[in-house]
Amino acid sequence: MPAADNRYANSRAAFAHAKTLMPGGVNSPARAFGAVGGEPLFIARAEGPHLWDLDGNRYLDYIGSWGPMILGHAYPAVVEALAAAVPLGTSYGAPTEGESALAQLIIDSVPSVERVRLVNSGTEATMSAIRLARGYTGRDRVVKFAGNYHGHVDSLLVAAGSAAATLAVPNSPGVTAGTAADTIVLPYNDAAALEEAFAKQGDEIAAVIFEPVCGNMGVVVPSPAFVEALSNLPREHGALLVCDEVMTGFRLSLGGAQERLGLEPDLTTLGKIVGGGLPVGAYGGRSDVMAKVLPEGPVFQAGTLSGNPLATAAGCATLRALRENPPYEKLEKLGERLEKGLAGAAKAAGVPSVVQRMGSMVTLFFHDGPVRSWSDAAECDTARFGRYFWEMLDRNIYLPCSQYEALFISAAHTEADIDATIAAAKEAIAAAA
Ligand SMILES: Cc1ncc(COP(=O)(O)O)c(C=O)c1O
Ligand SMILES: NCC(=O)CCC(=O)O
Repeated sequence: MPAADNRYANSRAAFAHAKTLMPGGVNSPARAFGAVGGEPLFIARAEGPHLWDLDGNRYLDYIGSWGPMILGHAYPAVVEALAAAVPLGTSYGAPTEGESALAQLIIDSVPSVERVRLVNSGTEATMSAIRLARGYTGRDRVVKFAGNYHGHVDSLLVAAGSAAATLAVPNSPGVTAGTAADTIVLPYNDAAALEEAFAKQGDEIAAVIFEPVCGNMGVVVPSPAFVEALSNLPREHGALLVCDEVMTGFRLSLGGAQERLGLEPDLTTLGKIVGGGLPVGAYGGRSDVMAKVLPEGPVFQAGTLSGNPLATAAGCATLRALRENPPYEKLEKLGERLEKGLAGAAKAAGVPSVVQRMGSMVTLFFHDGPVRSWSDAAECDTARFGRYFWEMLDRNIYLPCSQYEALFISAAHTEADIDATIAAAKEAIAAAA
């Protein structure tokens, strides 16, 4: 629970006001701190790896707006690109060269993406990709994996990870039984289960959608056998492989997780980093599949603000910076340092735990042994995580407010920041034990 002093007083007052105006006082449940038993901080500003709350406390930020801020906050080239774009008007509802520039940067970076459509969020990207896969194949069913989160698309809000799992609504009211019936839920990392599903219903399956490295039940890395099954089975049965890289795209490498794992999906969904902190999502892939999207093909998908000029300016500035000066080696080193430090801190405290990581995505699970799927993740000591979270916050380290999320390191973090985080974790894990 939060410290009893006045440290968070202004955030508390702002939250009390916000609750009278918005459900739960927030515009997304993930940020409400409900999973760690407390109230959220209200943020006043951010720069580099730091956030400042309404009470003037400064934090080392490991949420990074839930993924987008890989370059750190208020990155100068992004701020400059936005400042240059604003006076030209904020939206036209007509094509711009900025959209082509962002599409080109995505296509040049992600080898499996031949053509792309820009939307406004990760949710829109996955929703549209699923509709396209159904339209392309003429089939209805979609395979997803328990604990994977693909945004709040009705048909994918079944056994969902992230806030849906944490806040105990993996299957939300409002998703009709009919919609859910077309979703086949399988355990992550279970190649045999995927094989069995295709053996039974292979000719009804339009698509398999998956997180190539899962972040939404905490970081869970796919086994080689699972990657192989994903590569082969959908193709053998005429289904499309939809790689949801909303979180991993441009984070694990320029080509995303698919580049690191050697996957060649038919469709890829992107979000978060591609908007540089503004609302952008994207879906793209094989040219013949993308040709089915309206107005070239018959599958409907639209958006008043899609390809918005401010969003494409921030997205282009971010992707250009990543391509010109790739931070991935640095992020790998910082990630490894944090992984070792957190594991050492938990071991010293004698707490059952495991640290799982790929690149700059890291999770300390309070779980005895590896976490490979949702059934492992569900065994975590989430009460201990809540205590650890507040102990870290009181030490000015801002972690994702749930056991079932990845923390993100940015290129603005330094070795000294990582070491300070490890020092805080040593105390926090002991205090939370
Ligand atoms: C893998 C994945 N897919 C889709 C989404 C949905 O994206 P958005 O929140 O932008 O709608 C998220 C995150 O929220 C995500 O992590
Ligand atoms: N990993 C889960 C998210 O990124 C969701 C963020 C949100 O909906 O606020």
